Amino acid sequence: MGFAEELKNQSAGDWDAAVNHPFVDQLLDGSLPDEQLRHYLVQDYQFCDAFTALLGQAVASAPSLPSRLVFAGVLGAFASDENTYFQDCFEELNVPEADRTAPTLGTATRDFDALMRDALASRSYPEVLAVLLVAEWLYGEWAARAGDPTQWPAEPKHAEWIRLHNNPEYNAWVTWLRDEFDAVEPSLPQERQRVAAVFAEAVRLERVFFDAALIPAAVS
Ligand SMILES: Cc1ncc(CO)c(N)n1
Repeated sequence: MGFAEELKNQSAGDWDAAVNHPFVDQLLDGSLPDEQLRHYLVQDYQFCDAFTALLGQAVASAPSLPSRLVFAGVLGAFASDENTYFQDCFEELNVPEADRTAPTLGTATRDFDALMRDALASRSYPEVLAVLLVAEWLYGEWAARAGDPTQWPAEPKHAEWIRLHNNPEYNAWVTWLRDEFDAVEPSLPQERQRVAAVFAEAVRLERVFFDAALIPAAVS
């Protein structure tokens, strides 16, 4: 078993709770209320800020040009496709400018932001990869639950969020991330433990990020 799979198994409780979260259930069947999608997307746009910065650190920390180019390609897609999705949803859901650029952050958003910025500041390739891998792998798993596009919800604001995490290029990126992470498994126990802790915390935060999306905005 590879390092990635070993760490995923150690976080199976939080992992499965996130992948099978009621928020995801409602997104997949198209019943998610706009109010909750809106809250989630406002918080997730802030997640995306730190995530984009972390991808930039991955470009810098990667050991070789082929790896840097993979991250650079994903950064480009993130800056176009993914950002367009947020802008379109913000228009449709009438999100005011202040909530797009500087919303009040929920606890889960703040904690995730701190985890990403710590990994970024460490400049450690395995730590950076641990956060990227959890975020992308876990999102690929919930989106895979949607099945093929004929089974997706009708509304673009739901279907497009699925499509961004359920397509052949996305799946190839997740597989690549997993192989890349396995290849840099630390041999020193202390470093291995640090990377494992980052991975576990990222999985826990994915779960609470979905929890927060189902709590009324005022108390999250
Ligand atoms: C919280 C969260 N985790 C993962 C992703 C996918 O990168 C996302 N957009 N938001």
